[in-house]
Amino acid sequence: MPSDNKSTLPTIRWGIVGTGLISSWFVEDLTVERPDAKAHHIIQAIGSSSTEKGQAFVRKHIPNTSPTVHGTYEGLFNDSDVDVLYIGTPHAFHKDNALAAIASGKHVLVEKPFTINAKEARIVLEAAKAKGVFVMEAMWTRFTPLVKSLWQKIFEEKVIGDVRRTFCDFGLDMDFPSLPPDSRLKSRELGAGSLLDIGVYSLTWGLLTLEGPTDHESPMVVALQSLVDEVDVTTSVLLQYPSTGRQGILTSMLESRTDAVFARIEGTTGFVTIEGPAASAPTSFTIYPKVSDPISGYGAKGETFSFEQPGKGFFYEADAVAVDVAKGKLENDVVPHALTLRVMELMDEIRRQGGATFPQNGA
Ligand SMILES: NC(=O)C1=CN([C@@H]2O[C@H](COP(=O)(O)OP(=O)(O)OC[C@H]3O[C@@H](n4cnc5c(N)ncnc54)[C@H](OP(=O)(O)O)[C@@H]3O)[C@@H](O)[C@H]2O)C=CC1
Ligand SMILES: O=C1OC[C@@H](O)[C@H](O)[C@H]1O
Repeated sequence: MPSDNKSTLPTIRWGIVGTGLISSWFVEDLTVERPDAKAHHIIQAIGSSSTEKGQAFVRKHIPNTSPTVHGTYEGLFNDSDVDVLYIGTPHAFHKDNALAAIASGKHVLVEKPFTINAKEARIVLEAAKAKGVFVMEAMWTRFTPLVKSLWQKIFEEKVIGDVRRTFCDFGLDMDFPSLPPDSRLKSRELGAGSLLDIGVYSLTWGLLTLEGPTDHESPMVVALQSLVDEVDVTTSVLLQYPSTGRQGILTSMLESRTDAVFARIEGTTGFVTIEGPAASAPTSFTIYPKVSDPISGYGAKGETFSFEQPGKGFFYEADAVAVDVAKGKLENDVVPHALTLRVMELMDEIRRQGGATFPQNGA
């Protein structure tokens, strides 16, 4: 990786695999000017199903950059000027795209869900280890300053006492019945359903707030899924941690939108709500202390902590990748391989109970 002459920040050259929605958000964020940037990001190359599509993507989303545009993914994988590949394709292709990237000796950031199931995740993680390259699941929400601050309030300052229960919902009003059959939310071949796409965030908030930064006991799981053609339109998960009794009620659905308050963490001396346009993109949290009279205390005002930023916030995870790669690390401390595997195993168990299936399940 070249060093940045302008500063001491590490410089990283990205290759973008796929030119859909998330790749557009990711590259736009990489070009945002930030005083607190931890790395210098260069969008070195784009890989798309066609050169024309790749060029249109550059014109529309990053007009002030001049990446190499490859009309095949192979061209991008073989581009020796690229340090890290960002995989922004539908879930079902994450495994093969990541394996091809790893085989080419590149470091890899793979969109969530990391793969379709835990079996695939193990294959990718082992391949990266064998090749000696960095790999990470792009669970970007975990890298936001909001999460760090929330952890400090809850687990260090103990502002709500001991955590007892977390609710989190991620719902999108996708008019599921009218989605075309090749929509990645409807097509089983592309990894359809609410759980893998957005339920993974509800689970993430459950683990973040019920386990905190250090506790990683495996919870018991009870799950229900409402299926249409074996695809989960709605998923509801209950978690319970054996040693503490803490519970999570974690849900996702593709037919109705969640309110701005998408999560609530309850403790022995108060509760916290988390707000934002979606559970993937938190913008504030509000702490409500316990009131002595539960009736007159109803409607009491909480203290809100807001987190403003330019862009969407994908640069936090991108900075983390750049810093780790510059240090020669092969995995990240915030989203380590073991966490990714644990989330994939949890989602396997949820689908085992709920019934959603994929061709790749091998089931
Ligand atoms: N972190 C976040 O906030 C978000 C993450 N995501 C994740 O990103 C991934 C992609 O989602 P999204 O961007 O919404 O998807 P899109 O459908 O918008 O884009 C996917 C891109 O992947 C490429 N692709 C390769 N093979 C196929 C195929 N058979 N069918 C369709 N596209 C294909 C195409 O790019 P090309 O033609 O250029 O090769 C396409 O544009 C998903 O895994 C999703 O979970 C999505 C949205 C938000
Ligand atoms: O990760 C995601 O977050 C935002 C949603 O709109 C999108 O469908 C999902 O993939």
